[in-house]
Amino acid sequence: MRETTLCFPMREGRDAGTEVLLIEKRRGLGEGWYNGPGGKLEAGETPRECAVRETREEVGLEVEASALEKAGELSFLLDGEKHTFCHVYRTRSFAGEATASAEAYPEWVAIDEVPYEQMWDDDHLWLPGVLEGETVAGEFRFEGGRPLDEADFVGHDLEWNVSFAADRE
Ligand SMILES: Nc1ncnc2c1[nH]c(=O)n2[C@H]1C[C@H](O)[C@@H](COP(=O)(O)OP(=O)(O)OP(=O)(O)O)O1
Repeated sequence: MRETTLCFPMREGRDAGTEVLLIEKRRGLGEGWYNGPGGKLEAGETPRECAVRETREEVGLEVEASALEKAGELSFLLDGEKHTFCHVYRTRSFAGEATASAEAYPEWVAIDEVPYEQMWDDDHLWLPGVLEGETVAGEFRFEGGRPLDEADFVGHDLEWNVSFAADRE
């Protein structure tokens, strides 16, 4: 099973209220869709270290690991088997300007204008709550295809206001 991260930098916009930094993925799993910066843990890396590295590599923002707030743990199953476990973080503390990379085009969007129709089918179920400051644990079931982003989303379970084990923070 793959262990991955997603990081959602947030800020107060000038006119549009709270904004979140999304990426349009240019390659890999979920190519062409919007998501947060993120990706797979490398050997020896903690989830926070991975989120910091992926955010730097994909959009050029510098985030301190300690400034990441754990917001979710998501399990993605494919044809009944565990496929991906994803640690979700949000942060309002970062340095630098978001810039495009080979992997991602960054875009600040108002949190009530997130383009869920151009995202993974499960995102509209958990991301609004995460952007409102809640914590979530979710299981999302996909069937009938490989890779995961070509499979059908068939079911889910969600639990809100969860606490995360310290060693998985
Ligand atoms: N169903 C669903 N909803 C929302 N987000 C995701 C999924 N499935 C996923 O895999 N993801 C997230 C989890 C990860 O952050 C990315 C995919 O990461 P990864 O496969 O590592 O992406 P790549 O760009 O191919 O690889 P890296 O080199 O960046 O590690 O999507």
